[in-house]
Amino acid sequence: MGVPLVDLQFSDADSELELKEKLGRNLVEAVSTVGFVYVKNSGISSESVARVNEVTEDFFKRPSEKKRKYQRDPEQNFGYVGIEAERTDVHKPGDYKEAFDMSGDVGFSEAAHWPDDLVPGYSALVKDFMKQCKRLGLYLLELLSLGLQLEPEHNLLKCHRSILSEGNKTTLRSLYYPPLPRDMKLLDGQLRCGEHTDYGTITLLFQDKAGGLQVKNSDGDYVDALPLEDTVLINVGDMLEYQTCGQLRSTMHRVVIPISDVNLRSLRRSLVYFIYADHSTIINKPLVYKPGSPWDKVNHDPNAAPITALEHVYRKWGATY
Ligand SMILES: O=C(O)CCC(=O)C(=O)O
Ligand SMILES: [Fe+2]
Repeated sequence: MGVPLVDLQFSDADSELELKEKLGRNLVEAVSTVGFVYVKNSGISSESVARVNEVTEDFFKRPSEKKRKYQRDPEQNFGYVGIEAERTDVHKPGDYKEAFDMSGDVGFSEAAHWPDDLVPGYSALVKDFMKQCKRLGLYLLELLSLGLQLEPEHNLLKCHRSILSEGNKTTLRSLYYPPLPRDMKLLDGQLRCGEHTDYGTITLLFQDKAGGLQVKNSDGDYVDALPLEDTVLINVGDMLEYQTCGQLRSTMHRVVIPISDVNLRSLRRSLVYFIYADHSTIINKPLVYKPGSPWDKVNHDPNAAPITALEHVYRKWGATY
């Protein structure tokens, strides 16, 4: 089974609520198959994505000693990550990629160390994009809440109030997969991005035309999630898997190194917006459904030690960096 598509502009409904409920049902059904869905008419233009890629690429093309001045701060989850510095698959060599992590709480505070002196205008453009992603993300969380038939006072927006401010680690990550040098010998098992699940509630992924992303389907086989123009790829992360007691799955995915010689020498770009629940959210506590919701099949151990959103992301970051 491939990755399904949902068009947010679908308009066969008599009221706004009915429209949102239909979209929500479509979205939940879509993510309940492979955990990934292409979203069309997301409200974020490809021009906007291209502009952010342009400004962030300008940073990645600078010499290493300049980039190292913006080294990622592990507490903040803000800053530059060099080649092989992260093992998204903890059992494999470091990823052949560069990244710039921009946790929103830091990015919108005085503490942010933006590379504006190296690339003028970087922060203004990127912050505007982060706000666009927040708007889309909250809309998707509203739709998912309707699709899951959550009690309105316990919908997913309630545990995502602090996105881009203190109390929430929602992060935009700019990724730069450099071309492989001709004389480069990759390590055994090394990928552009090792097999992993995402840690948050949902992820918004904007990939370029290069390809290489693969998603594990329910048969355990990796299938290509090819770039589809004018769409955003959305996937379920660990937090939503926990909250739905495993009914929605945080699907394994990876970015492979191209096999053709031409593609080996080409670069790949992507922007990833990881939506995390507010710090104190207990993620391994079931969501609260309306009576009759087909998703209210909760298989939960009430004695399980509570895990907060903040603990979960720091535990994951601690293991992979
Ligand atoms: O670059 C991509 O397309 C995916 C990256 C990814 O999965 C991640 O950073 O979590
Ligand atoms: Fe990922």
